[in-house]
Amino acid sequence: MATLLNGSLYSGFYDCQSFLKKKHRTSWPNMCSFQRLSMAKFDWSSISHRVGGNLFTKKGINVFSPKITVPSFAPEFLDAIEDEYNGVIIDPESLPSSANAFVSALRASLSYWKSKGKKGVWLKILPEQADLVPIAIQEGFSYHHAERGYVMLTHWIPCEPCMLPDSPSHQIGVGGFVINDKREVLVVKEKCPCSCSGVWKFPTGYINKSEEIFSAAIREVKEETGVDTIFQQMVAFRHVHLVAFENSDILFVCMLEPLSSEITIDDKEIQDAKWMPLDEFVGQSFYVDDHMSRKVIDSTTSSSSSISSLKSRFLEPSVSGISSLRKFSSVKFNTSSSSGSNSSFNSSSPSGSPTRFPTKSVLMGSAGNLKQKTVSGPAGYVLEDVPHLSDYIPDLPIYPNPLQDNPAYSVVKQYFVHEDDTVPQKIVVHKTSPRGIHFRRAGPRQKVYFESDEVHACIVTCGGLCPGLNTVIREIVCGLYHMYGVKRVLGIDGGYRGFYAKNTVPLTPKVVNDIHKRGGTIIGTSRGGHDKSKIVDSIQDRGINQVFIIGGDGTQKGASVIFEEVRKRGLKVAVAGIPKTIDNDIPVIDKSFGFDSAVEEAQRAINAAHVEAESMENGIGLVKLMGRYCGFIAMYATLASRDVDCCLIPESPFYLEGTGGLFEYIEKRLKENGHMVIVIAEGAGQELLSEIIHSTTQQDASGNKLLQDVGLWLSQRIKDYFKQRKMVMNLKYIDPTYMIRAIPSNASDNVYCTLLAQSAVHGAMAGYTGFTVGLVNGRQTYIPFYRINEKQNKVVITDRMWARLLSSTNQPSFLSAKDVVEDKKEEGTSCPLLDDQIFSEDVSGNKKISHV
Ligand SMILES: Nc1ncnc2c1ncn2[C@@H]1O[C@H](COP(=O)(O)OP(=O)(O)OP(=O)(O)O)[C@@H](O)[C@H]1O
Ligand SMILES: O=P(O)(O)OC[C@H]1O[C@](O)(CO)[C@@H](O)[C@@H]1O
Ligand SMILES: [Mg+2]
Repeated sequence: MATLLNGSLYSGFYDCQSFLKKKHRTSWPNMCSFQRLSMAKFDWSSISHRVGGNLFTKKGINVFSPKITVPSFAPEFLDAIEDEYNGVIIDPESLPSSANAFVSALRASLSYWKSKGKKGVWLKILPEQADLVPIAIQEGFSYHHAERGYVMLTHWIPCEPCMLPDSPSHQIGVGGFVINDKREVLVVKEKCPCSCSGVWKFPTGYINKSEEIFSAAIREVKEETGVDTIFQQMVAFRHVHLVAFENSDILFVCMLEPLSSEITIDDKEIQDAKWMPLDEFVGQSFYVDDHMSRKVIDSTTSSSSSISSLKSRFLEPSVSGISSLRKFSSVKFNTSSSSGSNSSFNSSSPSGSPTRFPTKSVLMGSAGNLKQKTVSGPAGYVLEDVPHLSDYIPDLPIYPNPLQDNPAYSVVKQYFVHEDDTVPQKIVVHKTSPRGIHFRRAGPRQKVYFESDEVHACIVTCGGLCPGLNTVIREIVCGLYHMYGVKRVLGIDGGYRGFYAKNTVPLTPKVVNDIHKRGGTIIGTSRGGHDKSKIVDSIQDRGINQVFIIGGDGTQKGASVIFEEVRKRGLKVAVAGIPKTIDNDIPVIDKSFGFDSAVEEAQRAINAAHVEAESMENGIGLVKLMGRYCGFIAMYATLASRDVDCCLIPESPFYLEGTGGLFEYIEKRLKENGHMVIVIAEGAGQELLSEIIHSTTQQDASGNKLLQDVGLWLSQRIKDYFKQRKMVMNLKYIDPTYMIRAIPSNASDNVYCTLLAQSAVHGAMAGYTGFTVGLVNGRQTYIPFYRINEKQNKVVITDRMWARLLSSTNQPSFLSAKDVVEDKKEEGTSCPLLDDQIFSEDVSGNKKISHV
């Protein structure tokens, strides 16, 4: 439904914001992904008309007068990265400090980029480099925009109309509409001399750099009034033009639910703040004149008692009440969001031509789908909180935690976790970094939301096997029993489908006593069979009120769907996930349980491969390890072993033949060492196999891609290669994959599993739900499902860890053969990789180069 809003109400917000100028604007440009540019293979003859055709000599700043067009030797190139649009972003930190060196490097670089078909060039100049501005202008650059710390210049290389976007055109404001159960609105009177002076308005301000809109609204309310809130719904926005510095302005109004009521004003900006009866608020003469504003306020507030019925409103300001100088337009606001999905807004240039404005994702919560509870604090602090049963069930009884009478804990100081304890997601920070995202610390709470007798828990394990499954089952059962006196725990047989298609298994401390010494899962597992309605029907029919779901990324997605359905039905059922997988592909957490054990067990296979290889002439030991989409086990097993000469993972494509290929490397290692060990993750090189074996799109019951056996394929290819070369070679292929994941967990995983299980139990007893328990920076935390499910964890080959592996094995980094051939054609001569660069390809096959 679209509601029109007369701009006069919001013009008041605008005036106050511009007067105070207290908040930063959003950052820009914000290019999405970059690739470092290599110029090592650049043919200097292509720029001879500028620099005299001298051959490029690496390193050493070449200083000569900008008037001299033919330097005595080749200048340095400017360090730059590619943007997604075939453009170039120059690294400001690496600009030569002398004018001569800058001009020659700039000219050389522009010629090179031109020869490579590059288009837009972005040049950021810092205050201490201001002398370079006139030079850049002389070389064809224009001003783009400036911020306190830099001026941005741009240059469009092609002889065609410039497609670079204009400078940022909008500032973004937020308003927090906070209304309490007494239908009082939280209002402030700002210290400003503008037209809205003296008006009680809701708190507003500008969003900070990289801040989510809803977090900004929460922060503004907190800063101005001291009241804590949570985000409920985006209710409105308005768009005006020709505001500050002729920019346009968008203000988003968020409905927030108060978590506290006491007001502490920020007396630098605010004269006064109070809870004001809604009628009085709307009745202010400032608003009365504007019936459309009232309509919006009325519809917003009347909906506040039944937020689930809220639909986002589309606002378009009218001209009345706002300076006639301002022009108006409307923007699209897309709030259609499937479970936990993002809404986004886009803008297009006035001419309708495509622009490159980054699309800003706005995570939105709304009743009826995944609701994100986010609380902001000072200095960019954000708590990504987990749902609680009391969020959707009113008046739940609370009980003292039975642990307080437990002799084991009575001596522990501060045994109960403080409600305000949170754990930061990022612990490497700079002096000026915002505090960033935090998660709720896991552990026992002083109050619980279940009585011991009332609890009827169940446990289910899903997906592939993993060391430690039985330990987690054991510790959930024992934790519930011994810590909370819970006697009724059911095992769901055979994964998700067991909820509706199989019998359940009663689990008691006696039944689970010894199971941690066994691999596998005593309650069975499966893939597929996730039927939301049948599962929640079964939970309801059996009277289950705590569900512990142990599994990998697929399982956690399934758990999120169950949680949503439970909440939709308004059931008092806590849903807790425990992250399992040897693949370690679950994001946010330090690692999943079972991963350590898998890495350790892999050592046995690698050792065997090494012994076999060492004992024969030109022996090769090839070990395949699991890792469908990511190579963590292979990478860590390689780093742990030191016997591995080459590690191949899905994230780092490789090739076999030609210069820099695997065969060349194997031959070299055999000549140097007489033997070698190769570790390959099962998901590596699948694209090479599908070129030969017909590509298969087969999936397992959960929808995971079924893989070809890369180990067998690679063994055969290596054998064929040496046969053709008439060289002696003995290859032994070891596939220990299922043996690895079937073992019981090792000591460290056993401890980890125990803590995860206990944390999950504490969380469910405390009424938290919709969370995965996990270790974040060494601390047990509760993480909302949406955060766990938003992506898959992968080895980042441009991170230090992969570089460490490469330097430990000394293996090549596999710049693709195609690239080498193309480069040869272009240059007529081959050029070795620079020592400090890693080459790889991204998913689209683009060459990526990173410095290590
Ligand atoms: N998007 C999804 N929505 C609902 N259920 C899902 C989803 N993805 C997977 N599941 C269910 O979760 C269960 C486990 O998924 P999957 O087989 O992918 O294993 P996993 O949990 O990822 O573990 P692993 O990868 O370590 O074997 C299956 O029963 C599957 O049907
Ligand atoms: O053969 P299954 O049981 O489907 O499982 C194989 C997959 O399970 C995992 O162990 C975990 O996802 C993967 O590494 C592997 O590809
Ligand atoms: Mg998985």
